[in-house]
Amino acid sequence: MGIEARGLLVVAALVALVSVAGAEFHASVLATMGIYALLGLSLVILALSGQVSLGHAAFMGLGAYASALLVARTGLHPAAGLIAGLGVSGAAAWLIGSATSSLRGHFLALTTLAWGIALAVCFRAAADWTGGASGLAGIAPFTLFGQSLSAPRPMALLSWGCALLVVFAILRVQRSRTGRALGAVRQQEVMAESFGISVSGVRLWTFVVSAMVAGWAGGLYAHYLGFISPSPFDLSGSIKGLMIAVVGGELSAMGALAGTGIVEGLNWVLQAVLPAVSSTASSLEPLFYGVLIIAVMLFFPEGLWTRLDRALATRGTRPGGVALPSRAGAAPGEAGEPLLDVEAVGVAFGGVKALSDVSFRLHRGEVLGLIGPNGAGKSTCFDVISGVNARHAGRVRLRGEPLAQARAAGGLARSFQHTRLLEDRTVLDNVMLGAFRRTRSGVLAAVFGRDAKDEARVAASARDCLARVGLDAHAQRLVETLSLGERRLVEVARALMADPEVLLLDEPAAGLRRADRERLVALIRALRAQGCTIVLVEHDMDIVMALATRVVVLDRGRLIADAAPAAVRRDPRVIEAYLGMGDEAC
Ligand SMILES: Nc1ncnc2c1ncn2[C@@H]1O[C@H](COP(=O)(O)OP(=O)(O)OP(=O)(O)O)[C@@H](O)[C@H]1O
Repeated sequence: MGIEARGLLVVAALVALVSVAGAEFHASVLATMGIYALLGLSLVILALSGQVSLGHAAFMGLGAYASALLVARTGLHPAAGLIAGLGVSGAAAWLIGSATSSLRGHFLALTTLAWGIALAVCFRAAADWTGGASGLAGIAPFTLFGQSLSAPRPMALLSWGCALLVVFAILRVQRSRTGRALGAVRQQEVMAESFGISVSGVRLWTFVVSAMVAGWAGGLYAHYLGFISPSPFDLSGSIKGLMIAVVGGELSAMGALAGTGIVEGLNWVLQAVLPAVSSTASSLEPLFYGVLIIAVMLFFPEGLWTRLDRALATRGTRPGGVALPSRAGAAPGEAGEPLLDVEAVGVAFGGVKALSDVSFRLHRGEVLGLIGPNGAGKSTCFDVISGVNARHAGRVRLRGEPLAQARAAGGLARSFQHTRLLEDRTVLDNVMLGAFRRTRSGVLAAVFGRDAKDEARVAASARDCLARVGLDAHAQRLVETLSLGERRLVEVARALMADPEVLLLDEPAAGLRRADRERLVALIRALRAQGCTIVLVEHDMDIVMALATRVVVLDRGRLIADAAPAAVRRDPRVIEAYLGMGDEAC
């Protein structure tokens, strides 16, 4: 049993003990903690996709007001109000997220602050509905079979039951195909897109789900206390939620529970101790929270639970299964047939023409070397072929299909000049990401454990790909412990996992030691022998001449040669382009 599962059981047992056998006061503290644990968890969900919100308590407020108002005005059961609150929070998040999904970093953080404040102002301004600053009283309690669930003991069980379910769901999703996609969106957006993950879609849907969890917390809060006012849902509420998430570890569901215990526990202690010290000491409360945050940021920047988890965790192995079916096996093509057509491609960056009227054709089974002096346009050309740069003149087609369509079908996969891996994941997980387009299991399948068969097949295929690049013994290592050479091989294995028709390798030998270069050359030879079609951008001419079956040379954005390696080596235009580097350069 993993540390998270054990932690989950311990928390469940403690909650049950205090709720059933503890004092009424302790149960009431626990009930509020469960509600704030949900707010913290909503921010963890958001953080998993690399987003942060400084206004999330506003969604909690939307859930609270929507549920309270619906029940008060229609007489519906509070459970219906809770679901309505969930919907209102989700819908508001969808609207806001659609408008702000292209923002990043501090621009996004400032936007979340702005709409958080705006919604809190609305709660105050719509006094006819919300009671304004005086709040809304007399909110109906939860009842089930005539029994109130809004008393402290049942509410502690209910709120923590919800929180533990959300933790369980997050833990399941993190280990799934969706979890790998979230990691890719958070850490490597360009890589995520290149493997068919919609960065904007993932960010928007995590924002919506996160707001719904916050809205659910708000609904519980309203029906538990029977009274709501705008103040818990303003900036201070959002900061409290953030503290809960950050103290435990913003990327860890169990961390949010630990954060809740620490932040709410501190709150409880301060409220008991400070008034006893002096009548004005209560105003110093924020100071203690500030000290807590600074201490955590200094000594445990990844969060307290995450530190513990790293120290104690054992990485579970993935179950085996039958490998995924191969595209090549389903529809083998003829060696030598035209595969990729680059037709009159042009790219301009302002006044700089990075590519002008570049055309060439790639045939199945070839290793095409794409070379040229610095600034020749190789990377730009590579970005066009791999679909990273879609704003270009001319056309690129794979087997006659437009590139966008071919990419959606997984026809191309690439490695990156500067490796783009998920540092906190294992080698196997990183390679499994390459199969994103080849399976369909989503969030619900992960939560209900219906993705086990798919995951086993993806893991089996990933092991095959790791064996092809000679890294099968390193499957369970964390990527952050690998050498540069090993990282490049992981990238190749991940690209192979996409089962592409064309493999694009961007300067795979850059920065490698001699032994690693030799290993890489052997690997590319072996891949070619297995029928892979490869485009190779590389500065190391020995490697290009040893591996390429044909070489395309660019100079100042123009194609100056397209021939066999030996002919390119003698071509006067190529020698002139490399003038200053000597004949040995090419
Ligand atoms: N995003 C960009 N904005 C402006 N100019 C760019 C951009 N990307 C590339 N360029 C310019 O386009 C030209 C081609 O650049 P590119 O990086 O494709 O060349 P390269 O052959 O890959 O060079 P190197 O071998 O040094 O990586 C260069 O003049 C470069 O300065």
